[in-house]
Amino acid sequence: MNPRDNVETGETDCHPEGSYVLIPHEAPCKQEQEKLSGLVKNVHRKLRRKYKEVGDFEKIWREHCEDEQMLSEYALAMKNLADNHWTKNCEGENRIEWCRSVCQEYFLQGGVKRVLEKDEKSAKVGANPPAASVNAQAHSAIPSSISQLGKMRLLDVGSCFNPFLKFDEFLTVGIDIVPAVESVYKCDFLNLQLQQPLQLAGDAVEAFLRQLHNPIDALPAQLFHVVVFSLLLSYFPSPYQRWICCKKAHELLELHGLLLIITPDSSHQNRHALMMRSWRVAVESLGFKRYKYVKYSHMHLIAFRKVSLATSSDLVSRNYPEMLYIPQDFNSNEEEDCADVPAQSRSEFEDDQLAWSFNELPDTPYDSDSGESQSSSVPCFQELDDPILLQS
Ligand SMILES: C[S@@+](CC[C@H](N)C(=O)[O-])C[C@H]1O[C@@H](n2cnc3c(N)ncnc32)[C@H](O)[C@@H]1O
Repeated sequence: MNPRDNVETGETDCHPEGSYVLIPHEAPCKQEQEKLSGLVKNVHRKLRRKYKEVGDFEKIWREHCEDEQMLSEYALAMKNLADNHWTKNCEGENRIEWCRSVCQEYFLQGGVKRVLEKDEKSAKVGANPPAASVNAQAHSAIPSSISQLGKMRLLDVGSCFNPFLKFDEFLTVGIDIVPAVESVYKCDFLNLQLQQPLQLAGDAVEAFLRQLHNPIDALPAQLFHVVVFSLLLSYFPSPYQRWICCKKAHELLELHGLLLIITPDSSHQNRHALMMRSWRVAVESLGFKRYKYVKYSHMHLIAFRKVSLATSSDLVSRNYPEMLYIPQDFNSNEEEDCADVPAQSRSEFEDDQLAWSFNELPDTPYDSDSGESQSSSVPCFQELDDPILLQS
């Protein structure tokens, strides 16, 4: 044992840079974490590989969902990582806090009113007519819907271990193809049926949500104030499934509701700025407007607000679903998951799209409504495949 390790406190004396020595109980812990994250990553890889080989996503997805043993091991591994390896203040934990603080600021501290007033002002000077005209009509409905808000109704898709359940301000509905805890409902979001909106007062909607039955196959539209996709979209091997999810989120949200997307990426803030720009255009085409954006060392965190009931997507002239790409869609070598899209594997469309994006790309990602640029102070670490899994 290294004499400088303090076994009692678990602390290690300062070592000069480069000669860091693991404290005795840290090595097995790290090994365990690597084992768990390896298990999770293998499930993602297997799905992507099968999709690339076979191409028929419906068939592959059915088989994937039927592999109960693999999926329950996956769910347990994710829960174990969350319970035992993502310590307080690590990004794994902070992403949940970020979602919470964006919702609090927006719904409870007047953020929604502020952006609507701003939209109205810009509508008057003709700067932003389409979204603003909808907002102007809806404006009178907002304060009552917000002030009467008992709890923020939050749908956590791919919830796994229900990380939002601990917050009192949310009425959380966690759904997952394989729940890791009892409080999460079994539901395949890709195949979730949407029904007519409930025409009920807020407390009756809450009552409805409190007595949902397991598994969930269908939900009424416009039911939630918040939809969360935390590390969900990168699970899917094709942009089309990501698109379906965003479209469903739009339908499930009330007007002015928030879609929160967290997606892994360890590279420097600007490295995948084109990809983020592309996501933004695709998601906004569905009737959203970007509200907040922040880059942590290992992930992008984006909040979109629903600004219109109708979607404006013109799928004929622009292939919006394809715009929800991730680097893994193009990489044949899974070990290079975090590398940028290699030029030779881009289609003509993607080349056009990237060229086009260059023209409109802001220098740094920014907060659409405040105009602020946001980035985390957390330093960038080396790139890893799904590196959040190895965070602690
Ligand atoms: C990487 S985990 C993220 C878990 C959690 N949201 C978090 O941030 O730690 C992705 C989760 O999405 C779930 N999932 C994947 N496809 C889904 C679908 N179509 N419907 C519901 N859940 C899905 C997986 O089972 C898995 O639990």
